[in-house]
Amino acid sequence: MNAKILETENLTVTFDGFQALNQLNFSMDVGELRVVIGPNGAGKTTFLDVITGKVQPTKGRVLFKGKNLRFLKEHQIARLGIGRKFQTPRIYLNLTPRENLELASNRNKNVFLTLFGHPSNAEKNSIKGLLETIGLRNKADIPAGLLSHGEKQRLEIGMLVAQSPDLLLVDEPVAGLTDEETYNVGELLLALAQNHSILVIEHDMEFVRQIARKVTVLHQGSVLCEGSIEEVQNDPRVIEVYLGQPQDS
Ligand SMILES: Nc1ncnc2c1ncn2[C@@H]1O[C@H](COP(=O)(O)OP(=O)(O)OP(=O)(O)O)[C@@H](O)[C@H]1O
Repeated sequence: MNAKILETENLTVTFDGFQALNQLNFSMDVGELRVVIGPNGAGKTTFLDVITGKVQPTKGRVLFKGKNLRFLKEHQIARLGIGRKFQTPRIYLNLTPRENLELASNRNKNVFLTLFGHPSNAEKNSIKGLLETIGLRNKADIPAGLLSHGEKQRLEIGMLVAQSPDLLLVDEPVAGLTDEETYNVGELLLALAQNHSILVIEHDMEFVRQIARKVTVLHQGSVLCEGSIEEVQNDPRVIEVYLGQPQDS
C-alpha cells in the first residue's frame, strides 16, 4: 500500500449553520496528481482553505503525512511542506522571473539580498533548471510585468516548486487562459507530477482531460465519486449534478 500524503476524515466545515464541507473523506498517495472537480459551491475552495489552515474544521480532521493539522496556523502548515498557488498570480511584477524564483527559493532572504546578494552555484543551477521547466528561459531577465497571463501562471507555479513543498495545491490554474496557454500549464503540471504530489482544483474539463489520472468529484461538501476521467464523466450522478450547471465559471 502506498503512503498517504493527505487524508481527511469526516471533515466538516460549517459557516453560520451552512455545511460547506460535509463529512468529507478523502485520501491521496505520495507522488499522486489528483484533480478535484465539482459544480459551483461544491466546497472546493473551502477544502483547500481547511487543508492550509485558513479555515478550521468544525468536525473531523486533516492528516498530512499522517500528522494531524488541527490547531496549526497557516504558516506552520506551510512550513510542514504544503504550498498553495492561488488563482490570481502573486508575483513581483518589477522583478524578473529569475529574481522571483530566487526570492521564492530562499524565503530567509529578503528582496534586497536577492537582488544584490550572490546566490550559490547550486541555487543558480536549480533556478536555471526551473526556468527551463516552466518554459521561461528566454524571458528570465525581463520584468515579470511584461509576461503574458499564462507565463505569469507558469512563473507562479515555478515559485511554488522553488519552495520545495511536499504537496502542491493548485487552485484553478487555467482560469482566463487561452487554449494554448492552458495546454502549456497542463504540460508543466504533468512534468512536475513526475516527482511531486499535486492536488489541482479545476473547472475546465478540456484541461482536466489533459492532465487527470484520478478525479474526485465534490458535491455539497462530500465526495460524490472518484475514478478516471471517463468513469466520472459517465457516472449518472455526476451528469445529474452538472446538468444545467455552467462548467466554466
Ligand atoms: N466564509 C464563508 N461564509 C459563509 N459561507 C461560505 C463561506 N465560504 C464559503 N461559503 C459557502 O460555502 C459553499 C462552498 O463554497 P466554496 O467556495 O468552497 O465552493 P467552490 O466549490 O469552491 O465553488 P466555486 O466553484 O464557485 O469556487 C458555498 O455555498 C459558499 O457560499
